[in-house]
Amino acid sequence: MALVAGIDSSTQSCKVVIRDAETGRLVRQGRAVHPDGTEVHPDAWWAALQQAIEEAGGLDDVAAASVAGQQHGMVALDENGAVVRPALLWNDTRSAGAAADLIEELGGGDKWADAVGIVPVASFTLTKLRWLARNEPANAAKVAAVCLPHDWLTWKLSGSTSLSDLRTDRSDASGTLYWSARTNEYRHDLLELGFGRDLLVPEVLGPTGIAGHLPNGAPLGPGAGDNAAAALGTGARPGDVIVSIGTSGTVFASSEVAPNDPTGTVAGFADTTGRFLPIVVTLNAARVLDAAAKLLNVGHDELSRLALSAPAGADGLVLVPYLEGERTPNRPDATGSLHGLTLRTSNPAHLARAAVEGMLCALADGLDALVGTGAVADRIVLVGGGARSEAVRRIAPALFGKPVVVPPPGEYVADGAARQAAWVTAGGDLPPVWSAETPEVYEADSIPSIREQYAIARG
Ligand SMILES: Nc1ncnc2c1ncn2[C@@H]1O[C@H](COP(=O)(O)OP(=O)(O)O)[C@@H](O)[C@H]1O
Ligand SMILES: O=C(CO)[C@@H](O)[C@H](O)COP(=O)(O)O
Repeated sequence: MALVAGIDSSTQSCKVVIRDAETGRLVRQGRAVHPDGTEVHPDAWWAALQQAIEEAGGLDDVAAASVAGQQHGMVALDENGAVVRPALLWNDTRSAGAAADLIEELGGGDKWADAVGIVPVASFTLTKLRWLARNEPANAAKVAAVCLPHDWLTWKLSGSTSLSDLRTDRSDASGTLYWSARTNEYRHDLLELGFGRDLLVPEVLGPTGIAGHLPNGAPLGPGAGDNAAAALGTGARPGDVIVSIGTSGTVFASSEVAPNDPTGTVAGFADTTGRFLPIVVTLNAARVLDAAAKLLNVGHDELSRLALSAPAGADGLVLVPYLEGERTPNRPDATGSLHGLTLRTSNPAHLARAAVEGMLCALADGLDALVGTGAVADRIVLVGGGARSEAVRRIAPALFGKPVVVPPPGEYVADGAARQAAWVTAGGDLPPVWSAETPEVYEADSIPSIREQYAIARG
């Protein structure tokens, strides 16, 4: 039995799954936490990866491995391959001003959408490079190459220290602002515009390209951004829109067509198969539930029970959940707010309900935008840590207006990476077909009034 490894180096933790390459059966797994904060030294990811690999029984017996990870983080390397400063993560909003400047300098959001399929917001890598050039010129002067979290971990696993061995894949390259998913080419002119000079960037591999080898000689796949890997891991089919409730909230689908949204609401990323991955991303998702649970001094199960005990719409109590600023809509300096507080709504159950509804309403806005650019949404596939909440699962269909399919709790990003690794070993035009466990399906009548009261509160 050949085994493959899939890795998800996500915002809050690192997860490793070892699966049977032919059937997809889970054989072993491991997990380790990442430090908190929006600025993290990549060495912390490497340490967590080692721990998760050890917990998963090691990689000595795998035939291939792939790394997926949180997107956009700026990993700046000097000419010797050393990390210049801690990485600025996708949810670090200090480069919001740089994003606005870049839009103006190129002549508008439509110019960026035409050039690279996405419009600058603080999340994207090039805005972070601009911030570095403006605010830390001594560090900026040392930078020889820039890569993303999954590229760096793949490179470290390969044991190389040569910058020329850096590799990435289409899905993650498409979130940098200096690579176009439509033309499959780097835009070194835009990298220069943002940073002030050109940099060495990883070679972009196709779906089954080989990024290096593990010490046992097994190939390392190209890897992926975490959302593209989740699309592969869930085995999403046409008509499925995936909603992931992790640190970020994401709403996306695979598409034959590269979207071109000049407002930037829908980003035109690439997927792992040679196609596209139109996506809407919010900064506030599972941690809104974490924050509500903390405020109420309860665990997630009790938060869910409380939310389900309050009436739909929480009698007008609305939480606008911009706890870390927000990316969609682009309000990097926003804070969260509670609307409709009365004596009747001032209790734990109403607050719990408002937290779940507010977080989901922001994602339902994202679904509308995605459908507005042509995506077909027959059903929603709900994944990520937040999907473990029963309240989220039961309230979601009323706000999305679609049936919500919830696969068994699992690590779908790491699973997507494992399936990519199996594809690397098997070859061919399509990834191997793995059997999936039967998902739960949640249905409910749509309740437009909840979205209407949310729309008024968020303005
Ligand atoms: N039962 C639950 N209900 C709500 N949230 C949960 C539950 N279990 C885990 N979470 C939250 O899910 C998040 C982790 O999800 P995950 O998808 O792994 O995030 P990421 O990929 O961003 O690291 C954490 O914020 C965690 O508190
Ligand atoms: O910024 C994005 C996508 O554009 C995020 O989706 C990150 O990729 C982080 O993912 P999670 O850690 O929240 O899963």
